Amino acid sequence: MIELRDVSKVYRHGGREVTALEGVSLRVAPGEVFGVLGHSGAGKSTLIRCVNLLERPTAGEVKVEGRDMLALGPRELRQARQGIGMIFQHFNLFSAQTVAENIAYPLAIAGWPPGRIRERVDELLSLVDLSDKAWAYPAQLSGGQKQRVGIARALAPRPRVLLSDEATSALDPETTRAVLGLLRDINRQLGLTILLITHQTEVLKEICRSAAVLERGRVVEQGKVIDLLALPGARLSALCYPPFTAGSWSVRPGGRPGGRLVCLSLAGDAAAQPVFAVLARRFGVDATLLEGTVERVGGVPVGRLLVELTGAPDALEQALSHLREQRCLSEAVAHA
Ligand SMILES: Nc1ncnc2c1ncn2[C@@H]1O[C@H](COP(=O)(O)OP(=O)(O)OP(=O)(O)O)[C@@H](O)[C@H]1O
Repeated sequence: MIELRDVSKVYRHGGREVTALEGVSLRVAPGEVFGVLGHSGAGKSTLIRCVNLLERPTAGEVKVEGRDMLALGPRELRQARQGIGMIFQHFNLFSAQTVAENIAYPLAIAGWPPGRIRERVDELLSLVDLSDKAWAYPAQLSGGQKQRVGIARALAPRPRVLLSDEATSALDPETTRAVLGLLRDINRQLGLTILLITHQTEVLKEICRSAAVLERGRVVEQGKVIDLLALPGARLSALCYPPFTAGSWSVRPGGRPGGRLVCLSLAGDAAAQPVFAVLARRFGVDATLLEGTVERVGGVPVGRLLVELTGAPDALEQALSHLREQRCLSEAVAHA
């Protein structure tokens, strides 16, 4: 489990101050994959580096697996870090060492006997499907393979927590999916708690159960990914889905006068309902689909649709109330 409470970080250089984090609180439940999404400069790297104290917060509290990180002395901190693995955007492998040596490195530092190191390295090579690359050097590997070495090295001392600093940002989409699949498997098999930072919304949708949105050093939204995607007006939803081209639709040729353009957010049960049929049968309102996507997030269908509703004015109002009650109406865009 990871808990940050009111964490702030101010960088000071020669009389200049940069506030990278301000009053950040978040809680990552045991065994959860939690993503922090934010634009460049939002403070994501600073935040994740405050968890294992690669950066020391200026104020606040950091707890990992119940341990108050800021209260630890240098030796205890070194020990605590053994329980917190970390992977990086540019892999951070030692170029002059083989894959096996890279993976063995944290174990040698921790003083494991050579026999146990060999056994553990073999186990990890098999876990990340790189047994045939044990004696290769990083330069001889693809980006995806390098990141799998990074993951094996991070997992070597059997940490309970894994930090991922933009681990898939340097990879192509297909390799990204493969690495995310590996992280998901590891999370499930080992019950590892994973905190990742990313600017890629696909990463959140692909593997995170919960997420926080970071803007200018502050957490502006936090919750279950599926809930935030379904929540009308949520920042995460706005970041994940491009805005509709409502303006061009409002003068849609053939659009009936009095029709209403509305934006629907559907997730889980709501997405599984025959929404359009209900509007037609119960209210006599027709819905024409103009734009939208439906995809599966964490195995749950999530849709965001722009539709034109047409019908008698009273019927339209009733249909809109119904959609509001069902928490499907994300915004009433315009009159057609
Ligand atoms: N060592 C440092 N010294 C001074 N300022 C820093 C330092 N590291 C980061 N900053 C500043 O803190 C702010 C947050 O930076 P940070 O790297 O945490 O953001 P980020 O969201 O990870 O950005 P990116 O996605 O571009 O890596 C930025 O204004 C940055 O310039």
